[in-house]
Amino acid sequence: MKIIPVTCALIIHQGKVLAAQRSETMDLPGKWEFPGGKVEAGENPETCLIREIREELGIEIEVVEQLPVSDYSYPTKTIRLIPFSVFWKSGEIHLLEHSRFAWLDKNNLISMDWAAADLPTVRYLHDNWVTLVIQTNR
Ligand SMILES: Nc1nc2c([nH]c(=O)n2[C@H]2C[C@H](O)[C@@H](COP(=O)(O)OP(=O)(O)OP(=O)(O)O)O2)c(=O)[nH]1
Repeated sequence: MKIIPVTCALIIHQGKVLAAQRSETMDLPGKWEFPGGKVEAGENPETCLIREIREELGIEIEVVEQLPVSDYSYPTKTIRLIPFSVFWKSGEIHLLEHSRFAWLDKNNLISMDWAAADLPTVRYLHDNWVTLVIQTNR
């Protein structure tokens, strides 16, 4: 099966990370995820992420670092999740596609109903919390 590359942003701000809930009109309705989206043909993953975050949240970000990639097979598709830690540069958050968002600290990270593909990234974030918070603090 074809693997679909999907970028996602760990937007870390004031010691918390932004999670967004997929709306009823999206795939995986109601699941929580890190905002982002599919990499278009010929597109660089970082360019994709900056574009997706503008389209979904209306803010400008700066990519800090790529984090470990993981593959996950849903019944009908396999995605390759490419996470990045990012810094929120400017703009106010407006939800243009998702139904809700939440700022999570290390303790409430694990309790969310995450999209299954995100669990390795959630674990990585949990285990490297202090480093990632310091790295994105400007
Ligand atoms: N953006 C994002 N998608 C995720 C995550 N975890 C996860 O399983 N996915 C899945 C949901 C979707 O099936 C796919 C990404 O598609 P999407 O619908 O968000 O991206 P898109 O806007 O580029 O897609 P499209 O509507 O244009 O087809 O990856 C995640 O953390 N972030």
